[in-house]
Amino acid sequence: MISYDRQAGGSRPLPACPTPPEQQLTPLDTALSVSGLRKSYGDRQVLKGVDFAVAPGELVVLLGANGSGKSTALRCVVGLAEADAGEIRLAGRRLRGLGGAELAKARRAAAMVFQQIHLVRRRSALDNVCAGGLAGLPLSRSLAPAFFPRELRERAMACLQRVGLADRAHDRAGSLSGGQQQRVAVARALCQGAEVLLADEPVSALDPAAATQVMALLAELARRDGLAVAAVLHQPDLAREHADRVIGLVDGEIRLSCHASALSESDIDALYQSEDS
Ligand SMILES: Nc1ncnc2c1ncn2[C@@H]1O[C@H](COP(=O)(O)OP(=O)(O)OP(=O)(O)O)[C@@H](O)[C@H]1O
Repeated sequence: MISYDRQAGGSRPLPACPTPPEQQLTPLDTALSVSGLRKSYGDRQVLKGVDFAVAPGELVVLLGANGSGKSTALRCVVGLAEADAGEIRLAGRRLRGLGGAELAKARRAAAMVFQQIHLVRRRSALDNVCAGGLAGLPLSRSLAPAFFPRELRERAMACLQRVGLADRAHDRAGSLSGGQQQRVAVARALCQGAEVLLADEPVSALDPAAATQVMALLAELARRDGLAVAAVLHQPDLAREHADRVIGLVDGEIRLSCHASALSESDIDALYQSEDS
């Protein structure tokens, strides 16, 4: 598996890759739509007006060199970074103008998993998944099994079943392999009831077999369960194998949007070698 991990800098333009008509999604088609997204840190413009959309049932992979803005785009969707400008719609709801509990509720339509898996290692897989269904409670309470109603435990068990780990429900999360822990994190996102699943380098810490298994799970959650899934990857081969579409960022701008199967070696070189040219 080839993994690209180089820093983006200059911006050799990629060959034009127009979005095919069937991919020109309207906000009504989409579970997630982002338009005109801008974000700066200090005087560094990290996102320069990014537009993309993800429909229910599709897996979209974001590719691009280190620092191109992929994570920031996803983090703006879930509120881990605050956008300076632009519009985000989640499950048909425009986030702009919402605040407080309404905004938190609208944002619960999206859940995010990370390279660093963030499970409570000493708790069971099931308790960790239950925590996903308790959004809004303080962590200390949400991790106290006494607060988990039976319905929640049943829902969490169904989510573990969905990711193929029902038989490990009562094992400590810390005793599971990295790939299994990532699948527990996905189950926790499912237990939240999210329609949009965002994954930031979900397989970067996994061996090739576990990486393939996690990507196959994400694709299945899109195609079989109808989730809208967006994943940041550094492995174009995995994108080709599992994604429906690929979006490529260079220096805070989208320079590529195409069917995953149409992703060419020259596209990949242009995304990752822009600094060297
Ligand atoms: N909290 C922050 N404060 C300051 N700068 C930040 C912050 N978060 C990200 N950046 C900067 O924003 C730019 C884009 O970062 P981002 O993590 O979105 O890139 P990326 O494409 O996901 O990269 P990578 O593949 O390395 O994860 C980088 O230059 C990064 O240093």
